[in-house]
Amino acid sequence: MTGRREADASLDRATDEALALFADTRAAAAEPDPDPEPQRESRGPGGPLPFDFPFDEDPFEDAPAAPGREEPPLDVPFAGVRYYDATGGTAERTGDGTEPSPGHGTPWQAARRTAALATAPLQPCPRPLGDALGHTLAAPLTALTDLPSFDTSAMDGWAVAGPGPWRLPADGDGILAGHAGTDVLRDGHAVPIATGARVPAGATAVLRSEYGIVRDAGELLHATRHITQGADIRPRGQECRTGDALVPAGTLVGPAVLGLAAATGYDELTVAPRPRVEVLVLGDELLREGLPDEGRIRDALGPMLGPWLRALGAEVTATRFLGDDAAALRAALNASDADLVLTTGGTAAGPVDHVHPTLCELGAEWLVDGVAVRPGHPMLLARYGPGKHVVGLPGNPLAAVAGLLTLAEPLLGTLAGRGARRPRRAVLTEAVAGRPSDTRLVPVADRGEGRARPLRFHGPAMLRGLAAADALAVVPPGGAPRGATVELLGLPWADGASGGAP
Ligand SMILES: Nc1nc2c(c(=O)[nH]1)N[C@H]1C(S)=C(S)[C@@H](COP(=O)(O)OP(=O)(O)OC[C@H]3O[C@@H](n4cnc5c(N)ncnc54)[C@H](O)[C@@H]3O)O[C@H]1N2
Ligand code: MOO
Repeated sequence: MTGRREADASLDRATDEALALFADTRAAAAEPDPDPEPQRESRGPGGPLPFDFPFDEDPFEDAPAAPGREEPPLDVPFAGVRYYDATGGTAERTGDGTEPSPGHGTPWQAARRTAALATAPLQPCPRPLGDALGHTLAAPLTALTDLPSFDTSAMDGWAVAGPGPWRLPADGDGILAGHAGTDVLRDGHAVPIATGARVPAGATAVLRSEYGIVRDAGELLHATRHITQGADIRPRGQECRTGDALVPAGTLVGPAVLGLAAATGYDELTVAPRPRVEVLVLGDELLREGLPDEGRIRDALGPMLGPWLRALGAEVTATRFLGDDAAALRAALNASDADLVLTTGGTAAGPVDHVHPTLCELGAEWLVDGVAVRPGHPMLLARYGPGKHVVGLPGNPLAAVAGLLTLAEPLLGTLAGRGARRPRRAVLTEAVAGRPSDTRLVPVADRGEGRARPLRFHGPAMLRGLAAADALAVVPPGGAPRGATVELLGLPWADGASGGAP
């Protein structure tokens, strides 16, 4: 497809920019960072609330290293993994400790920019109106006709010409919506008219039915209140003239855009195709039904990512469950023709974490390999062929959401020809503790009037806070005091209705 070829060409340009940015951000992130998981007392059934991290406490900070034991480095090297060094060059990770420290990863804002620059918009195509919902307008919506396209009665009543009283037609016939009255209304005359009907030439106003009274055996219409010239007539072109720009390119087609497009005469829209996304869920421990049991847990990401991706304007072509099988992962990546593959889990350094080694075997280019954000720091973005991108989401569910919003959303936005999200800000109702070098993404509830309340249960493996949230607050390195203004990443379905959030 020509579009794909064009996309690939500008993708190369985008890659250069992205890699330069990546190199810069790598240079900025050289200090080693221990990453202890919190060691908290767990409480059994019937005990108090399950353990939680208060929102002003960083769940990553409260686990001191065991006495006399050195904390592990943040990013454990893998044999043979290619990475971009601080100068933008590449090297092999040998795992023998001789490679430069990868540090904390790309700063969060830079990671989002890198993801947005990693690709180019897909080739626009026409779509019937009925199939255009959720796509992005690739061309501005311009009016194909005046709206209204004729002088229209805004009320049920009478079209009147000149000052009253007015003489009514002897046959009592009126003008209904959809019926074109052709006779010119002469001064001193009136004709019954329905809302939405075309106002006859010569009419100077519409008199609402509740403001008129018919006397003299139905012959004469009197107004019970003064009406002004043009009253209750919607003049042709009041909303737009033919050729007016109604909605800019890059707008997500929602129901209102569909309605407006139909009103002005469109049968199809030129839209960017929905980016096609394939989800690969990794992990032998995952169950797809029933209760967690014997060390096995329910897959929380399969059910969450599909709808979330669709809400971001993507088409989910498949969700595959691959277990911890490197060969299956490699085969699935090779076989995929999606614009973006999302993997979940397997991004870290465990014995069955196959994402890095597999991508290395496939000769992938690393665009982002770790981000200075909590949760979600092992997230990654790589390209393993022309137009073939993979975003690796960490397995911890809230960390996976952080990866989705940090890397997948900007990339999907670019593929779909949408600009960056409109920044939204709010004032924190409580302080949020920070980390020296990492951004934090914290679920918050909209408290109205631009205030956001940080929610509890925001640990990386938890979804309880997120389920009650309207947005994720972007808390900069160092944390944010109560009253600080922070950026919010809205959740696609949230409308500020989190009244009962904990
Ligand atoms: N030595 C190190 N270990 C870890 C590091 C590190 O820097 N050094 N980072 C930790 C952080 S932070 C995260 S996050 C995780 C990321 O791990 P993976 O992406 O490799 O994910 P897994 O190990 O496969 O799983 C992590 C966790 O999440 C659960 N999980 C996985 N998939 C699902 C799913 N679909 N639904 C629900 N839960 C899922 C899995 O059972 C694990 O509990 O690595 C840390 N380790
Ligand atoms: O703690 Mo990990 O940062 O992604 O959840």
